[in-house]
Amino acid sequence: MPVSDSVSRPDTDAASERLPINELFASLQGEGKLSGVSSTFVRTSGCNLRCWFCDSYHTSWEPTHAWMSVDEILAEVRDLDPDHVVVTGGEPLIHDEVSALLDRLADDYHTTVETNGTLETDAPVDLASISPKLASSTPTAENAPEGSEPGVWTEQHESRRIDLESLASLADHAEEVQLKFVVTGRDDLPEIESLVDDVRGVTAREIRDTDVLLMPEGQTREELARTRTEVADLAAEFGYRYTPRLHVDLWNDAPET
Ligand SMILES: C[S@@+](CC[C@H](N)C(=O)[O-])C[C@H]1O[C@@H](n2cnc3c(N)ncnc32)[C@H](O)[C@@H]1O
Ligand SMILES: Nc1nc2[nH]cc(C(=O)O)c2c(=O)[nH]1
Ligand code: SF4
Ligand SMILES: [Mg+2]
Repeated sequence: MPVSDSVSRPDTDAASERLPINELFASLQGEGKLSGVSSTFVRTSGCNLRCWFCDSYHTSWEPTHAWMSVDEILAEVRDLDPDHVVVTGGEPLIHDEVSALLDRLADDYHTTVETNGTLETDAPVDLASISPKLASSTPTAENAPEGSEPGVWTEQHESRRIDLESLASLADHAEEVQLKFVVTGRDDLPEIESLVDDVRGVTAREIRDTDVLLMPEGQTREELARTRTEVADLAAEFGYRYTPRLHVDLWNDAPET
């Protein structure tokens, strides 16, 4: 499948109401302010960025999926128990149909949207879980996973990864916000501090230091074991919040966890 930020659509009218869904499962929220909360995850396919460390790159870059209608998704969400629903990806906000899903979830569920912060939505969102991508996320010829065409994507990723207008709109609009940075080491902190300042300058919402989360980079237990103590120490030093990756500690990189 070509590497693309869109996902080729089945050629039917009904498909316009459908979303490419890579996984739909119940687990514990592993990241952020709601870590440990029983949640249903709806993972859409396709992404407009190409972080070299992406823990979902098969979803994002070589999308495999079922095209599900919003009704079908809601039926599966109902069948699973949790009343918290996490809409993630890939980048969920590249799909217009995510708005319809969020509209329909709003009355009965607490919704979290996991987003890279480069796109906006008018749909109701309880927690905008925004993970702006730092310079250290940019793929190079050395670190890009196979199939990601780093030559093309280095430039596109760099030019797309921060969009202050979208960050402001997401922060203004959601009931609650967290800025959740993937941290690879101390060198990331100056960029985080300057970006948090920039976001504070463009949103009407108060962004407290406790809304800024440092999350260690790592797709596996072994990788996390190498990064988490340094990142926890950095959170303590800079006065930000640390978030674990509970699901990686518990289930490593198993699918549907
Ligand atoms: C797969 S992304 C999907 C949502 C959206 N595209 C985004 O990046 O926020 C879900 C979360 O996993 C984080 N993530 C992805 N790969 C990671 C890694 N190797 N280590 C730590 N966090 C990672 C992202 O930053 C984001 O917070
Ligand atoms: N358990 C669990 N928690 C998560 N929080 C955010 C996730 C994501 O991939 O967006 C995720 C995930 O994939 N699994
Ligand atoms: S923005 Fe999210 S889904 Fe897209 S490549 Fe980066 S981590 Fe993966
Ligand atoms: Mg994940």
